[in-house]
Amino acid sequence: MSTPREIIAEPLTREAFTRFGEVIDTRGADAFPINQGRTERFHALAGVELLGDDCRAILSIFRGQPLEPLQITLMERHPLGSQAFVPINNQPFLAVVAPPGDFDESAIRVFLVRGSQGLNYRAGTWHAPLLPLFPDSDYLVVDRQGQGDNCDETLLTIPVRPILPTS
Ligand SMILES: NC(=O)N[C@@H](O)C(=O)O
Ligand code: NI
Repeated sequence: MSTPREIIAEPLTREAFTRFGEVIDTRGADAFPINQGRTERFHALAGVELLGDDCRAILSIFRGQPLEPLQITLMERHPLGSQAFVPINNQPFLAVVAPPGDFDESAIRVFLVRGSQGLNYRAGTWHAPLLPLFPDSDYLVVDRQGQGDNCDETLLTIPVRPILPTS
């Protein structure tokens, strides 16, 4: 197998992630008061995409384990719907992504998603399956259930080794 390509994880920001989807984070988001002022609504941080017929949005919980060794050899995309991951027990994870469309291995980027952040992969965004950094990491997942093939996979010609920032 080829020598892995090391990619340093970037902080997840709305600006940096915009080609791949949306960031679900109260930081930097507008809110308005509801429930007689007892609640702040951080409204519409992301949208659920559902393409094709006979489908619905579903909510699941993924309990993930770290990939060891941390080396990416496969990526996937969901052409018929978005897929959101929101930490339930504040556990960070990695988002290894490439833009929608024909898979461009050279365009792979790695983001470090803090435990206080979630994300929503746009329909068609290439990503590695869930990559928690700690055992028994739970995530609320919002994605599509329905007809049609909603998971394309591709193997990398050169494995990617995400590098966590030192600071
Ligand atoms: N297979 C599945 O439901 N999960 C993947 O899509 C993933 O991105 O983790
Ligand atoms: Ni997925």
